Amino acid sequence: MVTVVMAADHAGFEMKEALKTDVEALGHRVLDVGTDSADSVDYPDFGWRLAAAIRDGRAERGILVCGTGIGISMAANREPKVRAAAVSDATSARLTRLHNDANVLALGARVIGIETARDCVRIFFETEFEGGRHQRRVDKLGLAAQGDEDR
Ligand SMILES: O=C[C@H](O)[C@H](O)[C@H](O)COP(=O)(O)O
Repeated sequence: MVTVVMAADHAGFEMKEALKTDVEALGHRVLDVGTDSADSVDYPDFGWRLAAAIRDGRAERGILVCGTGIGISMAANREPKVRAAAVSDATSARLTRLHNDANVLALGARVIGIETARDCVRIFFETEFEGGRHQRRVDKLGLAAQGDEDR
């Protein structure tokens, strides 16, 4: 069991609510940091809330939902401990665990349906990081951009 922090903007609110039961059914604890209604809000505020929970160790994994999954993951990824992947299909959900050790799944409620979202969530939790050559690359993701700037 891990604690899963979940955050969404107004566009993702309904999908976040629906996915909570999936996360709990997989045996995990949910930490919901909002939003709490379909009233319009700004997705960076909720991406940052999720990032703070990962940074502070209140949660090990996270799920983000906005209209596309893109804006809210951009916000969360400003925290170096967050590796948020915006995905729209099961293959991407599997590969981002295997290769990127993604700790946050970002979904677009205006892009995919709830059944695809459910598949992505299940695969995200079932798939282990492959390590090996990917570990070196994931370690680099935690660094500020550097090198090769003159190429
Ligand atoms: O990446 C951003 C998200 O898709 C937002 O959910 C979206 O921009 C919100 O748009 P609106 O304010 O038109 O509902």
